[in-house]
Amino acid sequence: MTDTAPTADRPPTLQLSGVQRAYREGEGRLDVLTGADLEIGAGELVALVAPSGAGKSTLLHIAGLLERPDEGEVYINGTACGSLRDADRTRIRRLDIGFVYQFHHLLPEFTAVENLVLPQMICGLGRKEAAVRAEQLLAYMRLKDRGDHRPAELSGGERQRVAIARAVVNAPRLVLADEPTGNLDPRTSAHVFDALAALVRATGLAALIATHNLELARRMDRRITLQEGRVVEI
Ligand SMILES: Nc1ncnc2c1ncn2[C@@H]1O[C@H](COP(=O)(O)OP(=O)(O)OP(=O)(O)O)[C@@H](O)[C@H]1O
Repeated sequence: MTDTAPTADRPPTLQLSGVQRAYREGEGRLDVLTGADLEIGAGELVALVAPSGAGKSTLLHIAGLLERPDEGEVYINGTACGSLRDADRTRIRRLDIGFVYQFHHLLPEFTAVENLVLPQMICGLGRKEAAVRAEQLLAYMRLKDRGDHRPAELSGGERQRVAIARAVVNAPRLVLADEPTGNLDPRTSAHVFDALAALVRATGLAALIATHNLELARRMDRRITLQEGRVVEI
């Protein structure tokens, strides 16, 4: 057992228990998740590798409280989220979960620093304090001299590093990433992944990263896949 493994008094950062999700498909239904169980502890970096259409995004959306499962439960830091009101789910999502997508989704009219200041102000921080944290994180991501650049003035890899910094700027406990390096060349992918992995190691975050990149998957702590709607360790 590692020192970050969940214990009775320290629940896993993310736990899925018997999660089911089906979509309507014409007259029938498509069972995407059929009883998915998963635990990820603090400081763990887990790769989710599965074929297109297997349900990776669905799993990430449910884990990130963006969607509700049809059956089963999602626990974030031990809190059962199924019966919570939408407002409480939103609060947990804002404070405890960071998202990284294949495309950066940075606000194009704002600089890198401003893209990191805004989410902190939404969570109640003052602008000055938020700017200090933004500058620190950008320096950590080796983007110290890019703070006043807008997304269009950054390279693809730099944009993704800003997007990762934004995902963790409010010090969440869990990061969920859907193909975070999917549109980058292999070398840039490796750099962006290194930055994310260093953050996870340094801060004790838990991270679940959907990727088709087997090279990156091999460098994570664990690899899981989806088989007929269930989570299977590879
Ligand atoms: N809102 C929806 N309504 C109906 N079907 C959906 C919906 N969202 C996803 N699906 C279907 O559910 C299945 C799983 O989709 P999902 O996006 O989770 O897969 P994925 O593993 O992330 O795929 P990819 O690697 O291509 O992104 C697919 O067959 C998809 O067409």
